[in-house]
Amino acid sequence: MSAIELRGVTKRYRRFGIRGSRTVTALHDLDLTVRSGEIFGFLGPNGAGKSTTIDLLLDYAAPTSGSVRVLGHDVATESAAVRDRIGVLPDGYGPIGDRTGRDHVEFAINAKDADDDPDDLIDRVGMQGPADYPVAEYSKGMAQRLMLAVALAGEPDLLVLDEPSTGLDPNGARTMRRIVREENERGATVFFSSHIMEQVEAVCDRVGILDGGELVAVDSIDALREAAGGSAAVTLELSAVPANVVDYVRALEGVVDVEIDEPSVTVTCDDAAKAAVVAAFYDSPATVRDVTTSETSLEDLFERYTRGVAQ
Ligand SMILES: Nc1ncnc2c1ncn2[C@@H]1O[C@H](COP(=O)(O)OP(=O)(O)OP(=O)(O)O)[C@@H](O)[C@H]1O
Repeated sequence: MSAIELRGVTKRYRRFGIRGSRTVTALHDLDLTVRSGEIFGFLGPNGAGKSTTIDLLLDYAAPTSGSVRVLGHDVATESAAVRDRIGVLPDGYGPIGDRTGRDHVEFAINAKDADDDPDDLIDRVGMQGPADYPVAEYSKGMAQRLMLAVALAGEPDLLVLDEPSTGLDPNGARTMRRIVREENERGATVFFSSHIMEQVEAVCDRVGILDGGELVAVDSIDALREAAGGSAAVTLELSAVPANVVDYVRALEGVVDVEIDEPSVTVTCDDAAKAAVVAAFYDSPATVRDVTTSETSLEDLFERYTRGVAQ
């Protein structure tokens, strides 16, 4: 069974402006499958349709057409069954009111009819001290940690984390990654939307990249790298940069770009061309003092697949 399955999903909104109204298509005939037990990163530029997709998964909005199934249930007709087995960290909604963080966690445990110890959840997100303050006194990062504790109540089968690192300091971001892995090891599927590529790269098994309401890529990060030509950057620190060797390397098959920053040279090339690039400098009169290579980052892949902010 897939944890999430969208088939032929289109979502249109009516947008009202000073010159009248027009229809915006946020999602176009979207098919998306998230396998049970995986950590799936959901990426896309501003306005790509990520929040719209999450709203449909959680039944906060209905698709204009198509079907949305979560944990084997049709969201349109069985949303209560889904809600019981899902933990949600929403983007842009924090705890409100004059109750304490502990009250919020206890409320979530009761609402799920679960028997978690609230202190365990509070401990896991590093909120032992502030749990007894009213949430109105929380900083943004404290509120985000608390909302994560709330999402964990009842050992959900699916965690939907929308921009989970918002407001978190580096320790909080590390805690978030640890919890995502722990929850996944427990058996939960994690659906993780984020603009922070390092976070996604660190924890996700597969990623889906949405652009203009369409899924433009879905695969493991390694497979996306491969599909993008498996390009790498090779930086060589030299005693001097020999111009004729630079020209030779520039003409090698698979070399995309050569940048010189005396006495270093950075060559962007296909994985297969790396050895020839390094050999060319070793065979030159210059001394090679250091060689470093790096793979295409998820940020580079994101840039290749996407175009910018939706209109
Ligand atoms: N309630 C709404 N009414 C009208 N248009 C909407 C509404 N919600 C979203 N949209 C439009 O749908 C498109 C997708 O928006 P969505 O919020 O899903 O993008 P997103 O990928 O979550 O973006 P971001 O990364 O900026 O949060 C955008 O063009 C947006 O303007």
